[in-house]
Amino acid sequence: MPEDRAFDDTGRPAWLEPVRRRIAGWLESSAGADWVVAVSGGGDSVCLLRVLHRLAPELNLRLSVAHLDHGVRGEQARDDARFVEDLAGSLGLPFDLGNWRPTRAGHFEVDARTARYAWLREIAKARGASFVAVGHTRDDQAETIIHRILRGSGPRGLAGIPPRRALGPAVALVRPLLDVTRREIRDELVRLNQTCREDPTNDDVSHTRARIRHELLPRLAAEYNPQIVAALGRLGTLAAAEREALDSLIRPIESAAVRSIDPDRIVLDRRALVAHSPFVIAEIVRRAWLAVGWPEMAMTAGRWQRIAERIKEGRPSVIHIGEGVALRVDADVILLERDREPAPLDSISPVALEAPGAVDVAWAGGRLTAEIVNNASSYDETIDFDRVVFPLIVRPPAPGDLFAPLGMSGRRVPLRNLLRACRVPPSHRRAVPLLCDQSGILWVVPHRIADRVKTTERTTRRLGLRWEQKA
Ligand SMILES: Nc1ncnc2c1ncn2[C@@H]1O[C@H](COP(=O)(O)OP(=O)(O)OP(=O)(O)O)[C@@H](O)[C@H]1O
Repeated sequence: MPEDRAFDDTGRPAWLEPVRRRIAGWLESSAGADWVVAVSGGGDSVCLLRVLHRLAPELNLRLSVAHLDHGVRGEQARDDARFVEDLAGSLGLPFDLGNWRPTRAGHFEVDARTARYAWLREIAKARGASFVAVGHTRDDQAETIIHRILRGSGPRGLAGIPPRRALGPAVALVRPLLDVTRREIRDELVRLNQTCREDPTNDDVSHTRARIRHELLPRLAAEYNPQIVAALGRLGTLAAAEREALDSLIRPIESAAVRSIDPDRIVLDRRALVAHSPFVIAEIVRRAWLAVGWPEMAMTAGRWQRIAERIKEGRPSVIHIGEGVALRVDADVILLERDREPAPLDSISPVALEAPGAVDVAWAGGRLTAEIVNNASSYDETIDFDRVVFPLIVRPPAPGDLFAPLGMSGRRVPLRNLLRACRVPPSHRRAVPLLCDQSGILWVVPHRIADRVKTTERTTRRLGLRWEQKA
């Protein structure tokens, strides 16, 4: 039994009242009280259903239950679905069952999650529900935050899983149990004498997520801080609150600075920006960028920072900043424009970089720097120097090029798919510079580095990579 909070004097678990208050708060800002409860059959979502069912009369909730059969593990999946259907029936609640089957290998988790949320959105629409509830817990929150830290997240990622977000035009996705620990949930299930179905893949320690759950967090709790899960939960809440506060402070500066936002260009007033820190300027440019819908994939923290510095300097200049966007600084007018000119295609031939340094790549219209990092200079990317063999070659794409991008566990994909995903216009694809060593492509400039050269905790020397597009 958790030592810090157990049961109140009516025998209800002490966490139930904060959960009830949180739900009541959500109901105040919503017209409807119809809820779809997403139940996998696992302990967390089964407990969520029992809690919502218990609170339904006093909060006037109308519940239905939804389960998506992912088809994994055959009979097991059918048993999960039957279990959830029976549970819904025993509580007298309507039940929706969906079926989904993977269409490509190797992406099960991501595809299943996307399919699940899309299906839940449809079910909510069909049932006229304003809320879809899922069973994430405080432990899920802690695992997510740790996972993001390990992957090099910025402060935005520390906000972790939000308790509420939009799932569709009039539907909110909510997580009522986000402040309840998995242990408290297990205790409640025992108290209710409620069975559940467990997913064995949650315990498969070949998945990073399961290793964080079963190895890293228990070790941190045993050796460093017994309250680590609560501490990370608090960090998530504080980071989200800070984010919100920052957004509201930035909004007035943003309204003064943004003159217009069109599909191909953003116009900003430099005078409204220049007194602010590069961080604030970068944030405003970034928000405008996202409002236009330009892709963010190639936009590293270093790039946002460089844009902010150019704006602050105010020197008339044009730079190409990635994703086919040019930044023009001209007196007090800042223009970000999607570049539609095709790259020059004649005399495209490889250029060598014999040792760390810089090289002009005329056919791509820019200069590539690859140097050992020994101070805080800004780079687009840093990679592990000891995993790279000089001389490096900068060459254009060749038919059949394969590439294993960062974050895809070494899986190789056709380069043309990556260029398409990075929204490189077809007219530019023949002249995208590829930085290579003898083992293949290590940087698709300026979009993605290869997984094999990423820096890790074992990295001792870093190679900083920078691409400067000339006007
Ligand atoms: N097959 C399913 N049918 C209905 N709801 C589900 C199903 N699988 C998961 N859920 C809902 O989603 C919640 C989170 O599940 P889980 O942690 O397995 O998902 P995840 O892939 O980690 O998702 P997320 O990215 O949202 O964390 C569950 O508590 C449950 O409410």
